[in-house]
Amino acid sequence: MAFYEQEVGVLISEDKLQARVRELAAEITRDYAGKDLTLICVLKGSAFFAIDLAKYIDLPVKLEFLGVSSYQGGTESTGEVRITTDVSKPMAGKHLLIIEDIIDTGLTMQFLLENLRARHPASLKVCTLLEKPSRARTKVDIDYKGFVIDDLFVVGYGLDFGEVYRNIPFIGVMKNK
Ligand SMILES: O=P(O)(O)OC[C@H]1O[C@H](OP(=O)(O)OP(=O)(O)O)[C@H](O)[C@@H]1O
Ligand code: HPA
Ligand SMILES: [Mg+2]
Repeated sequence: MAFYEQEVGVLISEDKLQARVRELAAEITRDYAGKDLTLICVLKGSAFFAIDLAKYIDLPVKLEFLGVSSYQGGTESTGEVRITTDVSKPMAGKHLLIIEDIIDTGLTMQFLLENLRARHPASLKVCTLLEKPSRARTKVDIDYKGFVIDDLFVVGYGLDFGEVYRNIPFIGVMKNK
């Protein structure tokens, strides 16, 4: 029995997840054909999604990693978004696509958009695997969206609770929360 089976139930199965990631990748491949695309993988949560997506995009994408944190291991945003790791190169003049695992309150994405816009990219768009509109505290325009979910604290496929459960291959919900 897997380590998480007693605590975590399946919300979105691995097959459903992978099929949707492939669909998003196909859309991105079409939209960015002929452009020099840089994916901004937002650490730590979007690592699994961003890497899978990159594998399915049929373009010579570049990858940058930007670390931000605001949940501090709990289930509520602290409201304070901090950069933990910055990108490795100047972003001016580049076509940037931010890759997130989830837009929940929207505060992290608002921060990322302001921060990256100030670096004068050629374009800036948003791709998120999950959106939880019931918790939104700010409006964010999303260009590519995997799934809309209910007001549940989800784990797996990069998403954590207290830094654990990121390496579950599906999107799950804690059974006792
Ligand atoms: O829309 P919001 O309410 O701002 O929530 C979304 C953000 O919260 C999580 O990151 P977290 O701060 O937990 O850092 P982590 O990715 O390292 O887990 C998640 O990965 C998103 O980046
Ligand atoms: O539902 C969630 N799960 C894990 N991390 C999160 N960060 C924002 N929302 C969530
Ligand atoms: Mg987290």
